Amino acid sequence: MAALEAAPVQLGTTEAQLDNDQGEARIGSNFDERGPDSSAISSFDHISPWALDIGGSLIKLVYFSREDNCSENDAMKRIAKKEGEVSNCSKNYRVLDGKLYFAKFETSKINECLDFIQSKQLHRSGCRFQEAPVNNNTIVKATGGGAYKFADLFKEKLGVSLDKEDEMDCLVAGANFLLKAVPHEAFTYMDGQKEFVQINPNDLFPYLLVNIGSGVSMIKVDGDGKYERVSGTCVGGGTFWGLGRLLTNCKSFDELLELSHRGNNRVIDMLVGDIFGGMDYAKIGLSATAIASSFGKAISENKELEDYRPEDVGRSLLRLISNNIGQIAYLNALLFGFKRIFFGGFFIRGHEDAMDTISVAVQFWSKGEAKAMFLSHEGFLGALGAFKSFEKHGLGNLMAHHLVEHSSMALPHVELNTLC
Ligand SMILES: Nc1ncnc2c1ncn2[C@@H]1O[C@H](COP(=O)(O)OP(=O)(O)OP(=O)(O)O)[C@@H](O)[C@H]1O
Ligand SMILES: CC(C)(CO)[C@@H](O)C(=O)NCCC(=O)O
Repeated sequence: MAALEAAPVQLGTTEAQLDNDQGEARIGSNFDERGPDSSAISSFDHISPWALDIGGSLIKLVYFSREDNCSENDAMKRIAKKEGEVSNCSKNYRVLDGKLYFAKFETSKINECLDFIQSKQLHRSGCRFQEAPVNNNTIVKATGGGAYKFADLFKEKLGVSLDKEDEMDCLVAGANFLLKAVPHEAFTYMDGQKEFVQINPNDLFPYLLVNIGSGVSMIKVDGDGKYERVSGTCVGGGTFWGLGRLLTNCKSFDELLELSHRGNNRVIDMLVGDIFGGMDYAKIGLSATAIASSFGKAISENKELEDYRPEDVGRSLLRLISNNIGQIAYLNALLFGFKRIFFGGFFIRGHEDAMDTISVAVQFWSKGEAKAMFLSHEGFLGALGAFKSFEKHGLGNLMAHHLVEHSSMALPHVELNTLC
């Protein structure tokens, strides 16, 4: 069973140029100069950009698909509407509606990803860049360590060449794009309350981006393409899932999340009150309910792992990992005087306990000065960044202009679909 995320996002795109010299469809840098003609529409069918982020735990796929039922007439009506709306849209623009799809797969089950790509015929519909050698097949943007590790596999099984993009470049590009272009992308989460944060695109920088994947990267972002990876920790999402699996026997990440949600960490964690006879240690600002030592109770009780409920173990583990990341993130923000910290990566998965713990850690250590913020498309930063990097190959308007334009519809949060 492959866990798949595939909530489509509506967006428009400009037509692709048919390069008759090569007798094949190509994306040309001057495609926005061309007027509408029906051959160009059909050529676009064969040019569906897609991009991959192949991480240590998960493969993220972002792909564009033209709306199948978009008739010539509909397309023309939409063009007319867009001409009124978009100031730099030339009269000759053809706008075809389509959707941006998101999907994810476990990296350890990469064959499910390959099957999915084949079932959607994506391997036949990637891009050819103008500078690519003529005998090259489909070329796809790919980031993450797996872009190196699995390049031969993609070539061998699908005939697809992975055009590698740097992982940090992509994370930052994806985050900047989402934060600038998508309303309701960023939100705070505390005590069960989710509040969207209005981001002024002209006042976004600097900020700290904390990407919690298998491991954690902390990136100081000063502008578009201007960043430095200032820290990281190997205690991340992979640690939660790996240790959690061993300690609870959960068979899936979702099961572990669900289980830990029902658990009580106080059964295993040693609290300040456990040490102070139920009292706060007020002088140093620690309440009786604060965790003094994660998993600390387990040392003093004559119990085996089996004597603890997996729910409680999962909850303690989630607290441990989230607290630790929240604290390291805050310390890095402090180092650079940043008040804004955005957390991404698939560890978060919109999971309220993780977000709540991270928020409390940031609030506690910063004495309320800094704020943890989360991203609605947290797990797809790298993949979106890789997708956006098609810009370098003359797909600038397709990626930036129209994604931004359509983002005013607010991208829906990706929902889990299950593909059997
Ligand atoms: N269905 C899932 N299966 C496995 N892990 C999941 C799942 N959903 C969320 N996760 C969590 O997300 C983490 C992976 O996040 P993400 O995809 O952002 O990182 P990655 O790209 O795989 O890792 P890295 O960037 O470190 O190579 C996992 O380690 C786990 O904690
Ligand atoms: C190695 C990467 C960048 C791969 O995505 C990630 O897993 C990570 O940031 N790990 C933490 C490594 C460290 O800085 O200790």
